Amino acid sequence: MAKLNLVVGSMLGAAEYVADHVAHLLEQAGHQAEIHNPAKLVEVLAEPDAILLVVTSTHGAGDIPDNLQPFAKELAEQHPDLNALKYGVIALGDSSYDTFCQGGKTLDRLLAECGASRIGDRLDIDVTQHEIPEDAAEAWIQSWMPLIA
Ligand SMILES: Cc1cc2nc3c(=O)[nH]c(=O)nc-3n(C[C@H](O)[C@H](O)[C@H](O)COP(=O)(O)O)c2cc1C
Repeated sequence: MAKLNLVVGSMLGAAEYVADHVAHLLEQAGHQAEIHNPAKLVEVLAEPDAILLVVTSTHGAGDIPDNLQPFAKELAEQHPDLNALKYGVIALGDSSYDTFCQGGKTLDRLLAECGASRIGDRLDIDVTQHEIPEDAAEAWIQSWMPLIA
């Protein structure tokens, strides 16, 4: 069973609800899930064997939510060696924006640039198509969990 650190980026609460729901499903399956909100890079670096799961929306014009900006800034500036780190990304966004799910895409890129390895595909949830984003996340996590077993 795995330890997962869920790093949350949310302004209005939707991504927080998704993270809570996913953490619950992970725990039901026997994994250990810890939510970091606001996330601190030092806490994630302290557990290199844990899997990082980013759950973030997008705000402004493709921006990372305020509560996740310090984490992203630290990643970009410190560029830590994350070769041993595995991660997944659940992004929430609205497809009417050109910058659809850009917050999740940016975190995905920053982690990959530091050498971390993504497990499976990123989930981009279009909130215009999924009235309850937790449902889309639930379907995804059920197919993602076998990859971390
Ligand atoms: C002011 C504002 C700006 C937004 N900008 C984007 C954007 O650039 N790209 C995108 O995909 N979604 C954008 N969205 C949609 C949000 O990401 C979406 O509503 C999400 O569910 C909000 O999640 P949260 O409640 O966790 O903050 C924006 C929403 C608002 C209110």
